[in-house]
Amino acid sequence: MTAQLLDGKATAADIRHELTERVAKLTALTGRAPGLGTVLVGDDPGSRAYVGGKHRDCAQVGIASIRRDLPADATQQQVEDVIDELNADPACTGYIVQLPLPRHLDANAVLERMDPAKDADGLHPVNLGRLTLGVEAPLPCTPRGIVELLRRHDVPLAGARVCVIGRGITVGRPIGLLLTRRSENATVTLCHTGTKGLAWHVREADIVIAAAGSPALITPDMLRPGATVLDVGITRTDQGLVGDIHPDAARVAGRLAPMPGGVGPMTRAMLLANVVEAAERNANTV
Ligand SMILES: Nc1nc2c(c(=O)[nH]1)N[C@@H](CN(C=O)c1ccc(C(=O)N[C@@H](CCC(=O)O)C(=O)O)cc1)CN2
Repeated sequence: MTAQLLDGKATAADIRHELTERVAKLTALTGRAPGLGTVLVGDDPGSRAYVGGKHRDCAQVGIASIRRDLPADATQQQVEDVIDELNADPACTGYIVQLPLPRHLDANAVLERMDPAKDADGLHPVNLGRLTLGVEAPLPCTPRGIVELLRRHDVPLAGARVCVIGRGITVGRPIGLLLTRRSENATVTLCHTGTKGLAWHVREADIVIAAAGSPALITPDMLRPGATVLDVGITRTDQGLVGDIHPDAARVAGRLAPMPGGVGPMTRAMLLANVVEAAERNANTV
């Protein structure tokens, strides 16, 4: 079996095309383009690349960019001053704090200081709380991208057994909340470093979402033949980027969202969607 490609790159391009029209309408209506702010602390090459990509995407769809880069030794106060500035800036529709922050900073305190209405990542505690309660809120970009990728490829979710590997704040924790909503109706098992019998859990699953950041953790023998597999892990090695899914998994899987080219581009597209939706709410067009 060779897995069908869940092509996140092409799907994200379609979404950017759709958003471009909505941005043009909003800009004509309000006299101002929606604006995305980013806060980047330090010079981690991955984070720098992701932030650069976010601003390129903005330019492509007509969203204005506000970029705030701070040095790796920035203090908590300096970061929070930038948060206060973006909270108050009317040109900034929504913004993100690129994660992870350097270890000396308190990321939770930074996220909590954001205006929840400007949280383009859906990671503010109020928005994660709203997601838990089933109340409308901006959704975390990677989980939203996964659901959108599956939906646009007609992968059934209702009743599906989903195994998520990794319990991080941007993917593993929130994806379970999304997939177990009544509208998705999947059954989710969340595995992590403390899970016993990982292979057993993975083999039970119709859909496997690997977001552990552990190179080639999920080997072909662990998969149910025909399973839908999404590789969300990214590890930077001297040989290049490596995902959590072993390359030979494509022979067993029914569908595969690879890394690169699967969920990553969808994460970027969903950030744009969150900003456009915030701007539409502000303009009372929805
Ligand atoms: N504030 C946030 N921080 C982080 C998030 C997030 O959603 N919000 N997610 C990741 C990083 N990330 C976006 O910020 C991100 C990761 C990967 C990709 C991507 O397109 N990956 C490519 C491969 C990588 C490459 O080419 O360099 C792909 O999969 O095709 C986009 C965004 C952690 N931090």
